[in-house]
Amino acid sequence: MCGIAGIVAKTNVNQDLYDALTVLQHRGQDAAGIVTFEHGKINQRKDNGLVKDVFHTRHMQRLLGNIGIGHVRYPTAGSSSPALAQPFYVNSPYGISLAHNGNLTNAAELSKELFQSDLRHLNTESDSEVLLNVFAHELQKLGKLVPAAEDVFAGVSGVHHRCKGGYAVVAMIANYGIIGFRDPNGIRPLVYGVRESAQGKEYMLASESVALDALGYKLIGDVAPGEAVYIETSGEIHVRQCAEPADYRPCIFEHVYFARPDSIMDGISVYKSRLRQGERLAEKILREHPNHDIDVIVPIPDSSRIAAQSMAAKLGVKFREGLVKNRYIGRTFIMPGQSARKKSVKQKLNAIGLEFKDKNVMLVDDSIVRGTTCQQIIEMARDAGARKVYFASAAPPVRYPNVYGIDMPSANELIAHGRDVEEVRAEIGADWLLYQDLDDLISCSSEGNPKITNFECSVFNGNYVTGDVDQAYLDKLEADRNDDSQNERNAVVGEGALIGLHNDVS
Ligand SMILES: O=P(O)(O)OC[C@H]1O[C@H](OP(=O)(O)OP(=O)(O)O)[C@H](O)[C@@H]1O
Ligand SMILES: NC(=O)CC[C@H](N)C(=O)O
Ligand SMILES: [Mg+2]
Repeated sequence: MCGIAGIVAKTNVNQDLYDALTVLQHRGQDAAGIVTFEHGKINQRKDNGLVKDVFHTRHMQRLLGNIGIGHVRYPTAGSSSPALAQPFYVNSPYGISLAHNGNLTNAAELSKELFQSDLRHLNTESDSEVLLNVFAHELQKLGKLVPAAEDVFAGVSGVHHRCKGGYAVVAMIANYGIIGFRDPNGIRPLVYGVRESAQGKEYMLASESVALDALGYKLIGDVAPGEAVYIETSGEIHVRQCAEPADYRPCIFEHVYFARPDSIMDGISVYKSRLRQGERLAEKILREHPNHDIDVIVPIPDSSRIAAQSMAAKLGVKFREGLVKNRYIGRTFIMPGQSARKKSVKQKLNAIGLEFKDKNVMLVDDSIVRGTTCQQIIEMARDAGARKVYFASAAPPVRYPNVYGIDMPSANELIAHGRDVEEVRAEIGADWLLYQDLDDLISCSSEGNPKITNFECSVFNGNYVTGDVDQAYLDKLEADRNDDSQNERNAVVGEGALIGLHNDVS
């Protein structure tokens, strides 16, 4: 899951983009980039690392201009090389930079088309570079010297026509403005907002509303599925539906794990969905195990805290922060490579012994994906003297790969793939394992916005909403992106064998 932001303001946007990316850092920790436009010149800085490490004062001083876009990356295609850091840039037509959250499921076919029919060169394995070139080609074929809003929207329609998968995009067209758009199912999130300044209205697009809040922008709303929002450099705003109507299916995993709880997505408060997730878990316990003997509920920080709290309140059981998190370690799930993930869980979390000793402890997490976290925490709880260790997941078993922007490419790496609940319980070493039911999870989110009755839930049920994902695609994805292949690819990058293009690292 990457984070994207775009701003059209009346003064320099560099600091605001930096701040927005910092607020969106939880969506991608691998690379960061900002591109701005100033007096006929595009300024760019991108590299691997956290926002605070990529942008130094010397970069910020040069990232001048009143319009710009930014990106924080969590790779789902290609390597972790700095050459794949975003935004990507093409010079024709107009000079376009683009930042993408999501994943295209037909990137391989499109790459061929781009080369053979559109006569375009791709420099990396990034699906986002593919998306940018499709957009550029669709604009170029209109042959306009100066693109009007209509033309930009026609370019977006062309993207919807050709690209499949999940995508939320911000793109900067040099001299003209910033466009934001979302895939026809609205799988990936995108919101926009407005801020009044002395010189007039300023606009911002971002993956999550929390970035708007932090910068004093008022949320206008979500970019609807298939809709595009174009803000000209002058500040004039245009909104247009650019795709045929399709099912509104936002990714439910945003509500489970990815998004910050203080974000509102598709009109749904992430915080409230997580509160409801905890309540549903408690109801399931009261229904199925009314005589449970849980002494204490302990969340696995950070993402499960809210659900664990509401679960404890509903059950009338003590809630205790029995695990302390080292605030300097990032999110482990989005780290590339299983060995980094494994090592980080131990560095990240430590148990407070007295909350475990001689107690029946119910550990709560938002989800169990590879099982890296829960296996180690259950061991930790036992070492701390727990009598019984129970485990609850606020999401159902994750059994299928994700193809829309979450790096879960390999079914075999998922602990619940091909295992029933009892087998997972035995594997993670818990005395009791409780999963949320999918219908309950869906209702926790749809209660926030009754207009959305279904979500993109493929990791739980294997139904891929774009309809183009078959076993052959999944097999290829698994072969390309399982942990071993990624390690191999990234080892080459580590040796410095790749040379980044458009990557101003001075
Ligand atoms: O089963 P696994 O493969 O371990 O994945 C699931 C875990 O990973 C995430 O935590 P993470 O540390 O990434 O972030 P958090 O601090 O936001 O909870 C998630 O919240 C679970 O704890
Ligand atoms: N997580 C994402 O949104 C990834 C975006 C894009 N597919 C990349 O790998 O850079
Ligand atoms: Mg976690």
